[in-house]
Amino acid sequence: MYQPKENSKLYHRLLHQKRETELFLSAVRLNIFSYLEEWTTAKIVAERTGFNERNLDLFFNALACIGLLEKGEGIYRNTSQSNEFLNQRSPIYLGEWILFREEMMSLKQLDERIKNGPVDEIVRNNKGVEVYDFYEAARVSISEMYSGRVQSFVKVALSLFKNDFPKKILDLGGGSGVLVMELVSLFPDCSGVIFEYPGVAVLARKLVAERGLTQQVSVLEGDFTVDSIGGDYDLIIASGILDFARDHLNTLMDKMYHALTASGYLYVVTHNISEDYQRPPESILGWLSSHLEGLDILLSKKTVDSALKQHGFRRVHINDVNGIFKGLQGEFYSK
Ligand SMILES: C[S@@+](CC[C@H](N)C(=O)[O-])C[C@H]1O[C@@H](n2cnc3c(N)ncnc32)[C@H](O)[C@@H]1O
Repeated sequence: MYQPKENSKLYHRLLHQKRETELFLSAVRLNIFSYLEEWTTAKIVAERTGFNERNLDLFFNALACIGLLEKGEGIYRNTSQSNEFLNQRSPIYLGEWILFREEMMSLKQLDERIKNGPVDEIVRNNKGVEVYDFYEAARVSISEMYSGRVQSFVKVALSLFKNDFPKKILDLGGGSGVLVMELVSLFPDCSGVIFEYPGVAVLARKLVAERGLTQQVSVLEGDFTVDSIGGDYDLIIASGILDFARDHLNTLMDKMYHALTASGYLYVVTHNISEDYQRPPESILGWLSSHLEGLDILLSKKTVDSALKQHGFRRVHINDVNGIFKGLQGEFYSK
């Protein structure tokens, strides 16, 4: 008899992970977590939703089994984490964002793309805007941003500018623009600029008006690889945008350098991709569908670091005494 040299448990684990993910996505799609704030039975949820009581009970049991619900004697409720992120009544409900990202990074076309290759036009133009729905991405990301990254960014910015308040801040490719809107609310004499594609600028403009910030924040429309981005900024936020300038990286670096005041800061968030494009797996897999469609824009950490250095940006090392850099995704640079 053949004696296996290896263990095949990996494949069981992968199939199990898929089932866990299917359960999770189904629960988000069906908005299950908005009915389970308090201890509840499947019967009560069935009455409120019109769903099948027997199968709801099986569903809740499985969700509890993977740690998304708590289970009592025939009753269920959200874990504290599910309640905070998956209950529609939470101010940082992530359901829409989760479903959007699942669709955006989905590998459902994988077999077809492997067999037939990318879309010629996407390869030719290599522009993220032809693949991604940036408006919807910006809209659904608002609650995700408030689930931690806005708070940690604001904390660090307050500390960096504690003696010398910024007068003008740019959120380049800012999406909804909430980062700059939060900052100008802290520094009343500071003005903010959100630079975005026209299709996303509509959203930023609407939010600026809703927050009563039209006197302080303006929205510039354009393409940052070709258009002017303005100047005299004490802070430029470049969060998640450098990959979209891949074919124009030097031009954009140059523009940012000249748009920054002598004592200004550049804040950069990238994906920290390893040189062999193996890490971090979340980014490699997350970008895979768009790369199979034809994009080729993901920049390695080394490429970003050397472009920043070459254009005169120096990384700011701040003592993490108060833990202010904790939870911060990006890095600050000065001239
Ligand atoms: C990954 S999102 C990041 C959004 C936001 N900065 C954040 O941190 O969540 C990239 C943003 O850059 C914008 N963008 C990409 N290429 C652009 C270009 N050439 N000109 C202007 N905006 C661009 C997109 O519209 C999108 O909102």
